[in-house]
Amino acid sequence: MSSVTLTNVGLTYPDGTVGLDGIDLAIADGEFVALVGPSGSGKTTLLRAIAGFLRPTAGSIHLGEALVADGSTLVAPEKRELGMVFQQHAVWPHWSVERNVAYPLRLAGVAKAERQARVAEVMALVGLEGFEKRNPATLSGGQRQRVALARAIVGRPRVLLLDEALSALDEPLRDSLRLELQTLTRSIGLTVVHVTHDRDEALALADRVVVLDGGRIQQVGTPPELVSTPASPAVATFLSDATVFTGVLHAGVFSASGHGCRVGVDDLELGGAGEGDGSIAVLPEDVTLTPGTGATVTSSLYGRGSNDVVVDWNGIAVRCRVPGRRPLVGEAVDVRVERAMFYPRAAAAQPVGTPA
Ligand SMILES: Nc1ncnc2c1ncn2[C@@H]1O[C@H](COP(=O)(O)OP(=O)(O)OP(=O)(O)O)[C@@H](O)[C@H]1O
Repeated sequence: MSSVTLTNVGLTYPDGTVGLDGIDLAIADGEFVALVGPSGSGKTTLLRAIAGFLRPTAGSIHLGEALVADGSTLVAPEKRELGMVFQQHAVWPHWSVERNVAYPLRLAGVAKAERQARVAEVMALVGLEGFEKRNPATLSGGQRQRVALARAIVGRPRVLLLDEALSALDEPLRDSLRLELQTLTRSIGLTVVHVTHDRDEALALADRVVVLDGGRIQQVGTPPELVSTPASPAVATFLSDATVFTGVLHAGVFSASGHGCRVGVDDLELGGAGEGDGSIAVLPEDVTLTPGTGATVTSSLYGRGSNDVVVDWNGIAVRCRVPGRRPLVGEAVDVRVERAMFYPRAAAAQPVGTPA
């Protein structure tokens, strides 16, 4: 059993800063979960609490059936059977690749023959066969990160914790390692908790994504769920660059306050909400631009599938995904909202902030 269960976990630092607050999260055996959120939202604190470097000040953490942290228990990190990979590959430069990878097995007292077999097995898994005798200093950044990954999984950890593990790498290497990481973790059924500031990486890799802010979980869901039905305007803005309008839904039409934006109820996802004050979140792909005079293009970036365009619509910057011809900066357009999500005022919580 390699699940991770956090029950009402809180963590307040000695100076009174709230790192985590009321975290309830059940990660299933073999699941790949990504933690995202703005800077200071609690991602690292949560990962470090699972790892055992930080003691929760409330609640409990279980790894499988085993209680590893609560008010009276704190199992040391090295006793938790976890693998960890950080942004800066902590690979010892004076040891060969093989010795680096074998280290956790030596520490655990695994006999030489088995050690050699297991090292050979993980070297093949991470695509580093033939590199056993190399000095890590002679490897590329991506190869060194694979050594770190091999070392993290050689001890067959219950859970693999990744802290911005791919963030220091340049594209396209990062992209290819992302694919390898997914294939590898799936093939051996590893439970993974992956902290990243890269929203696209989280959505691409994870079975479920956890959006944190202010030490609290804002939403947990599969990538399609989070993108198509964000729980709040703040999540929609943070994850998908949605534009938010505040206003009122009345007689089947949402009217933005002090703005010409109007959206009929047929184009609104109401999520069961009734009429009244609230906000709408408009995803970039749900905006259509046509020739007109209502708004002005303020930036226009080329994208492979669609262009990433921002228009100034009566003082509100609206992010749009525009397929086909790329509009020119300064071009006059009309804006049509094809679909939006309506959130009654109570749900329109604090902004989640800009991506970290
Ligand atoms: N040792 C500490 N003492 C006091 N407060 C801390 C400490 N470490 C972190 N914090 C605070 O706890 C909160 C959560 O921090 P954390 O590092 O978990 O955020 P994060 O989401 O990982 O941010 P980033 O994306 O910038 O790495 C922040 O308000 C941070 O300032």
